[in-house]
Amino acid sequence: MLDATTDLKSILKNPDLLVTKAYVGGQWVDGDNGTFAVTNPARGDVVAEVADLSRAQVAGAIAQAEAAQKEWAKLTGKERAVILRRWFDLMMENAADLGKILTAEQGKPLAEAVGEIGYGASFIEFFGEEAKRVYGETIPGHQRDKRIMVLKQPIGVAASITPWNFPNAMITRKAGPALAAGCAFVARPAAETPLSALVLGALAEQAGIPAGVFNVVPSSRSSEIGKEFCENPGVRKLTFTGSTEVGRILLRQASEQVMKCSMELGGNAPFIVFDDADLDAAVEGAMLCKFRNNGQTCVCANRIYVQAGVYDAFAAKLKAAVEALQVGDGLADGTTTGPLINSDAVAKVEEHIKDVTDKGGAVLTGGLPHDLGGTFFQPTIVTGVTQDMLVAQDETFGPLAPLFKFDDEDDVIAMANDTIFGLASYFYAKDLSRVYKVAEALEYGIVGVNTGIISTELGPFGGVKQSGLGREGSHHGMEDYLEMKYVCLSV
Ligand SMILES: NC(=O)C1=CN([C@@H]2O[C@H](COP(=O)(O)OP(=O)(O)OC[C@H]3O[C@@H](n4cnc5c(N)ncnc54)[C@H](OP(=O)(O)O)[C@@H]3O)[C@@H](O)[C@H]2O)C=CC1
Ligand SMILES: O=C(O)[C@H](O)CS(=O)(=O)O
Repeated sequence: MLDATTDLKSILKNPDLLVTKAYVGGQWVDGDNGTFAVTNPARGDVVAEVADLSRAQVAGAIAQAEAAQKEWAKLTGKERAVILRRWFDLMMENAADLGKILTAEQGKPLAEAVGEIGYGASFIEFFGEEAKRVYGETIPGHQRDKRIMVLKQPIGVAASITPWNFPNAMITRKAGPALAAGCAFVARPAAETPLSALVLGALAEQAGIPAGVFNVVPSSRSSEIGKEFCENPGVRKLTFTGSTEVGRILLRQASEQVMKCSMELGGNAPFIVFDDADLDAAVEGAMLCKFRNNGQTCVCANRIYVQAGVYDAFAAKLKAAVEALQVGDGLADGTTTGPLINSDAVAKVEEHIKDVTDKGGAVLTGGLPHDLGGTFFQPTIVTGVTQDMLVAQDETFGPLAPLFKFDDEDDVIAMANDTIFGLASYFYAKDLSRVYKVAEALEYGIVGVNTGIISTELGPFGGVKQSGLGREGSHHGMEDYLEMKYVCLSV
């Protein structure tokens, strides 16, 4: 564990992995704006001071990426695959240290953090292999002397803006396909969690990814850097993961140069338990889905709808499981639930709980800040929740499980779809015709059936409606970093 005398470097097997300078054009550089502090959300103390880059420095990184990309794209897919595999291997060899760095800056339990390193690395492994499979096509000509070819070519320089909740995987889920396709990459991590991004730069350097192909530009001035990404003609692709609110801002800015954008935005996932569900499985799924990363994921169950016939039994089982959670420092043994990222996150959970009780609902367990203080909060279940409450429309992004009771299948589908979001959804049922009907009726990019965890590099992750644009993961994830060229050949 960390404390006033034990700093982060001292608990790493390889202390050199804690890097605080920016990684630009293969060089480790200081920030023109000095440094900004990275704090440990479990303790509130400063973990590191990180280089604070200016907009001009980020423009320089984009220029270096542009130059490097031309050479990187000349490599064969197989050559890029070999280098990306080395990057993957280094992430896995250093997973324990990368997990400690991640927990120290983000707060999630170490086991979850190490799990994220493996999840993040899986995108590098998968897309390294896909580098060899960027296929074009030939199409029979429209005239006897015409031949049609379709080429797939890298889009150019891709820039990413990513959130604090998965500070490793949200970058690799983008950099993997980008580099595999032959693009260069400029990553701006969240100011709360830059260390996990910077260590990816250190391992990229060790893996032999050429200078300028992968760059990490930490900055405390997110909106300034976002404008540079959107306005700099050297950037051909913007990929963002974060709130829908910020996604709208970036899309407006990127529209000026009609930039290709991928958007992984906010969610409001319904989790439906029908009366023919396996209740124990549904409780296990709800716990994983709701309390993973302390509820701070865009695919967390935000609304739990339980059919009347099993409502009381489900609530009792869920209460027992929630009360078994161990809240604590993510680096401490046995911790299952860490702190929230900041005080604003705590305030939002409290606002949603108060709104439920003010409108007639009740707290079944939890409901208050945890005795540990700071941003620790009691895992909470509220009951008697209805569609008119804040938690039905806004994403809580915290350890709050709101139970809605329903009777009719068509009613719950309508309630589940009554949101501007459309990222992930889940339901538990056994009847085959019900499974087909509900899976087809839910207006979401992702549907988990009898499972609460859908995250894998093999699936096309993404949302519909105001949860985003594009897909990340699976072979579909390559398309966002490729341009299609139609060649009409007269022979
Ligand atoms: N669909 C998905 O896969 C995911 C969606 N999300 C959603 O994001 C929210 C929580 O994450 P959170 O980080 O708070 O989201 P934010 O949208 O506030 O921030 C996301 C990233 O955008 C940056 N940012 C904020 N404002 C601007 C701006 N004007 N221009 C450029 N960059 C900006 C932030 O920088 P900084 O933090 O330094 O201010 C951060 O790096 C939730 O709504 C959640 O659902 C989160 C993760 C995954
Ligand atoms: O940031 C997130 O919430 C992730 O997209 C969720 S997942 O891909 O790790 O499940």
